[in-house]
Amino acid sequence: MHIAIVGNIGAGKTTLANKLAHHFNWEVFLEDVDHNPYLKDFYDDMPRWAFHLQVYFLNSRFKQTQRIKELQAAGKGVIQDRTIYEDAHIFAANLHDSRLMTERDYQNYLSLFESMIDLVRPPDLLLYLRADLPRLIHQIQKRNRDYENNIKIDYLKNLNGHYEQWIANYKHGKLLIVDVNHLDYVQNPEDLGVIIERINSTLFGLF
Ligand SMILES: Nc1ncnc2c1ncn2[C@@H]1O[C@H](COP(=O)(O)OP(=O)(O)O)[C@@H](O)[C@H]1O
Ligand SMILES: Nc1ncnc2c1ncn2[C@H]1C[C@H](O)[C@@H](COP(=O)(O)O)O1
Repeated sequence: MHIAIVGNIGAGKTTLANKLAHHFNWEVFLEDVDHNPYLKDFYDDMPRWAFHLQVYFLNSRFKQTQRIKELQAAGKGVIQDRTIYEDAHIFAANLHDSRLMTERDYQNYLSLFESMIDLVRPPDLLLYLRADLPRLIHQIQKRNRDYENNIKIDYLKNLNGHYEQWIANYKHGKLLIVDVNHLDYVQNPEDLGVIIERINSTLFGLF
């Protein structure tokens, strides 16, 4: 079984991924942002580093998908924090639409993505954490990574727009949308319970 948690920056993916991995006793795959060699430079100068960062994320996410396949073959359950689909359909697309990535770089990136994507197995369940801008901003501030302190509201807004469009057209498998605006699964175990119930119901038909 493979559940992928998707959503905008600060929506609560990592927090939920850890909690679900603990609950189901499955492996968790997180994003390794601390060792990303481009992320800080990217936030300082997006046009300069957009392509480099996207290639880096694409490669690291692809390697992750191959490790997930191996674990699944060994009968293990997996919770994944963010997917390769978001790199292309959300982040790279947004950089291109916002003219922060050139047409030439975007087409080059897309061609690489398309060569890889046939080798990627979609998750059994895609769990989208929908959060509005005030909630995202509050949670990004709460996490307090220095390079994210200057993220523009418009950047988050455009990403949310891409998420909504992508989710509306998602056809790779089961989809669960969780509105996290009024859920606090950090403090309230009942809120986590609500999400687990919805996962069980969507995946296994249990109530
Ligand atoms: N549902 C929630 N309720 C309250 N705080 C949350 C919730 N989800 C995440 N947080 C807090 O918001 C911050 C960002 O969450 P994180 O899981 O790192 O988001 P993401 O991985 O989506 O970027 C963290 O400090 C986390 O404790
Ligand atoms: N593909 C990506 N392009 C640009 N930025 C990205 C991409 N994937 C992740 N990020 C950024 C967004 C955040 O600053 C960090 C970690 O993501 P998070 O949503 O907090 O887990 O990396």
